[in-house]
Amino acid sequence: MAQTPVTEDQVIEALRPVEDPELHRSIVDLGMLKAVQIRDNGVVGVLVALTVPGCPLKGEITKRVSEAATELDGVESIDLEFTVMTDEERENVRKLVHGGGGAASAGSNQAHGHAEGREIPFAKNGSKTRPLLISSGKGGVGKSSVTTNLAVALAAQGYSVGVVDADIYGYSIPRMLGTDREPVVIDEMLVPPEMWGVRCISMGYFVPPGQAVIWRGPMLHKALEQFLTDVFWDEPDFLLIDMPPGTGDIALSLAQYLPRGEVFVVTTPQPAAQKVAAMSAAMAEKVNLPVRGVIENMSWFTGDDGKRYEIFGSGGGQELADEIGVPLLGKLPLVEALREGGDDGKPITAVDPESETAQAFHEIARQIAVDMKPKKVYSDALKVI
Ligand SMILES: Nc1ncnc2c1ncn2[C@@H]1O[C@H](COP(=O)(O)OP(=O)(O)OP(=O)(O)O)[C@@H](O)[C@H]1O
Repeated sequence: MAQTPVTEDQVIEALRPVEDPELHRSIVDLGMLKAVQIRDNGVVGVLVALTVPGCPLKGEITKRVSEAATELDGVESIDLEFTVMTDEERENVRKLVHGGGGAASAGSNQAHGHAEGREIPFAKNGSKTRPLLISSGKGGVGKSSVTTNLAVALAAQGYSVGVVDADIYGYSIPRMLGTDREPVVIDEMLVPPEMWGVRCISMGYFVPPGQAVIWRGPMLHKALEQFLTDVFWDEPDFLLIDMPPGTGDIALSLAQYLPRGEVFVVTTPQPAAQKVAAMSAAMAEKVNLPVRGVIENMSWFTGDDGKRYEIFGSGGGQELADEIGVPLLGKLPLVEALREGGDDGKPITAVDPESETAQAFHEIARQIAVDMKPKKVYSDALKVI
């Protein structure tokens, strides 16, 4: 007996759960599914509009659409064609996922130092995102490595995670995460590239390779503000900020942009590093941000003989934690695989999750996500009158 042919509506419903890999929304709801045509012999013609020409994830979209359509009884194969959205369609997508108000529209966030543009969503009461500011007193202690691996650990534990590489003079997160693809721009909304479940935006994407950032202060501040407003973060559970080293101007304005931020200080075990790191804790206090914990990096090296060597001394992390009155969340060993993974875009926490180092990152992530979860949930809707 001949099978009843599928209908266009059935194909559309079968494709509804297919998400755009970057926007994490249904391609049907986004208006990307332009046409479905039932042809002979179980062939279905499908026309999909990409948000931008040369969309880097066209291959992934093809795979998802094909799999979902051919799961339907009566569909043998699909004939998939692509087109590109018009400016108006892109504007609709941006409004749908990122809300109204374009990048240049008037905003209401004067309290945070800027009178135009969108509000910083993470500054609002009721935002579900916890901004984690990863800071250190000086460069080279492994702040970016810690930010990257902590983000990967949180994502692996099921949280949605974004990273802002605010270390604008020494941006390294895209290389460490392996997100070397540029952000896609949809109607002035930046869609951050994603790797290992972590979305990332960095000044590195806006500087030609081999060149230094020579922007003046106000432009840097503007850029950072845009990283918080014009990027489609989609309300992640955690937004990690790789802070620039030290207690400079940029660190100060970031602290103002993120009044709900929680500061975590990375240090090495030697007392000198600990004194410098204490300054960054003092800065956090000055701008009224709580320091929530200390993370000690490069704590020991395990030799071929199986013995632990404390190359950079010991005790610095604990002393700093005691001095500020916060917990020492963990100690991370000095391991070649961590450096190599950082150089190749393969964070140790993602590629070797059972290793001692990855486990240490997981334990730090767990303490932050579970033990330090805010108890009281503020609701905008509830007011005492
Ligand atoms: N635990 C570790 N074991 C081995 N190598 C490490 C470890 N932590 C960091 N590194 C390496 O040390 C170097 C500096 O680390 P990283 O860039 O993370 O530091 P940073 O504090 O962010 O520095 P900067 O502020 O200069 O960007 C990198 O090459 C990194 O791979």
